[in-house]
Amino acid sequence: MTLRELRHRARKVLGPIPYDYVAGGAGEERVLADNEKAFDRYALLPRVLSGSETRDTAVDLPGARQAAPVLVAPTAFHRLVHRDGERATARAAAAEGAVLVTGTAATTAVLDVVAAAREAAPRPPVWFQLYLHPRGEVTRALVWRAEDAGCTALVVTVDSPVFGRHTRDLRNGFTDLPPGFAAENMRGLPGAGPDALTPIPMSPAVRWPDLAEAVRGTSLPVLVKGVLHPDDAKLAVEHGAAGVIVSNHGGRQCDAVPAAVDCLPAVTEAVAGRVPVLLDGGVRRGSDVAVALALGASAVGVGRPVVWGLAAEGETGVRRVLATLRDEYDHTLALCGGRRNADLTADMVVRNGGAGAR
Ligand SMILES: Cc1cc2nc3c(=O)[nH]c(=O)nc-3n(C[C@H](O)[C@H](O)[C@H](O)COP(=O)(O)O)c2cc1C
Ligand SMILES: CCCCCCC(=O)C(=O)O
Repeated sequence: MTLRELRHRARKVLGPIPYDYVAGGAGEERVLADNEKAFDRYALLPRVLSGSETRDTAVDLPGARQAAPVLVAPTAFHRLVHRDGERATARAAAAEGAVLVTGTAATTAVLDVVAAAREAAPRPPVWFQLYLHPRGEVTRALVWRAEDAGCTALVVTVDSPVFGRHTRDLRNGFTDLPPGFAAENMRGLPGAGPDALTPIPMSPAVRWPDLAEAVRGTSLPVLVKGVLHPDDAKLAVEHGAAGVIVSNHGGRQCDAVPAAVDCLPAVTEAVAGRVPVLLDGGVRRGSDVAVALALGASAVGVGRPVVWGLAAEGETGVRRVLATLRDEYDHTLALCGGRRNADLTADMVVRNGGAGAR
């Protein structure tokens, strides 16, 4: 089953409201569409007679060694699409040797997510995504929860000073989680009762010093997610980021930004190898992974495909998505004459004029 077929199966098993929540983007969904189309504008220029029968696709990332350069990007509310929710995603990612980025908006507490991952691997790489809270003690409590659970890195999402206008959700009246579902990591935080939920923070009052404070307050590496401008990539490194994730939130925030992959070369140049640069948005094929690596990414994140796998087939579906991307990527690496990820270099990517529909 291809990733495209998994999406169709997910559509059949999900009701229209959760399907639209996952599939949709902001505004007219220009950026959502362009993230995928942008990969069609690049072509790979293989090298020949330089390959190997055995290839090494492993990658070292902050707090994680992965079998392949593909990780699970943070996506909210997995129990909305499958009864096993984040636990199934965690077991699948751990079994496939991939980083799972769980986060603030998970419908399963981080402690339980890491415990589920440990059912599949002894030391699974789980990262925790958070939005900085204007009240530092709330951020600190979330960070402490992630550390205590055994997460090996933090991901601070910086592209959401306000929540994006998700057109489909507004049309569907989907503004709250249904009864029985909650962002469990937001329960019992400072300033709220032991069982009360603090709203997920998205605040334009959050600034660079708040990031620096979060970095100082943890021994974990902190990656900054949602960077598009090269000068912000430089600022992130200057404020202590251990990695920069080029991302437009899967087209769910500002509907007038470039495709994520188009921002990658300038960010890579600005970061100049000081920390790893990662990318998410529109990655659907192994060749997309190869293009991103050639343009400077150390690894890529996948969002929606993982949720489609989870919805369609639970843990097995998530494993299928990760294994498919890993195998396709390895195959592409071989076709490009590469032995290891670093063999994919910027000279091996050309603009192809935009042909090709998916
Ligand atoms: C349903 C859904 C929920 C998401 N929730 C979060 C979130 O809670 N935190 C976050 O930083 N990004 C979130 N994202 C963005 C993803 O981390 C990622 O940037 C995006 O999905 C990548 O694009 P792709 O779906 O084309 O792979 C979400 C994306 C989707 C589709
Ligand atoms: C107000 C709750 C929002 C949770 C974050 C989910 C998210 O980032 C998304 O894109 O959806």
